[in-house]
Amino acid sequence: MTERTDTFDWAMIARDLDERGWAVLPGLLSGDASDGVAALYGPGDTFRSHVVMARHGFGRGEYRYFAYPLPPLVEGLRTKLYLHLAPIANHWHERMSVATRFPADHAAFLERCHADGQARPTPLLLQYGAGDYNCLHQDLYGEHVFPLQVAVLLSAPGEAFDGGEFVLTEQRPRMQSRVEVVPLGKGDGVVFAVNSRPQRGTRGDYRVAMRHGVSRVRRGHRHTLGIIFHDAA
Ligand SMILES: O=C(O)CCC(=O)C(=O)O
Ligand SMILES: [Fe+2]
Repeated sequence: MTERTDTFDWAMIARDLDERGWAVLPGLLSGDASDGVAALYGPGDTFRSHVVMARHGFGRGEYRYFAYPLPPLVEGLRTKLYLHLAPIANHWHERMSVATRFPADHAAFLERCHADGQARPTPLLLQYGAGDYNCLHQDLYGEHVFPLQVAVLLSAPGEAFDGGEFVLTEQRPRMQSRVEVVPLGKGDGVVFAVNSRPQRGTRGDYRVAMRHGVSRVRRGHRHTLGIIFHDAA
């Protein structure tokens, strides 16, 4: 088996997401599957575009967006993860008083994106070398936004690379930013808030803005698979 999505404790994941805006999916991909996905990186028809981050002020390193049709493993992960995340996303919207609700299956959500001109695939493969990093950002590509996304670490920390930690910041109203470092091993996924998440306060829920990024890779090479559920304009 190369990927698992149904055997996680989704109730616990939903609790983690509600409490802090992120949750780890341990062993989402096997070691072999992680290597297989990382090996796809390079020029060719698998990808629709190539971004050198320094050229855009995004950091240092590079990434490529997959083209449709997605490789079966990426397509399968995107479809299956969505099934589990859609109810959590709907609950978040309810708590944040956002009217949009998400359909139960991903194909129906993509139809909605595509009908409004958000038709380009957003799953991506990132590649970092020594000295590379990813500035804090949000992956918003148009008006349609699914509020959760997943990143999968494809390289072994401490072996293939040092540094290069996945970090999240949250900005609470009238407060200074708080940072979290997410502990990930090779093949682990992290689910996290794309832009904002509900936070329980003494006078009801309020919205917290989140950003994610990667600290500087000090040695070696690091690959990540990014799974974003909305498509791009
Ligand atoms: O390389 C990483 O861990 C972060 C990748 C990222 O920004 C994303 O998947 O959206
Ligand atoms: Fe990102």
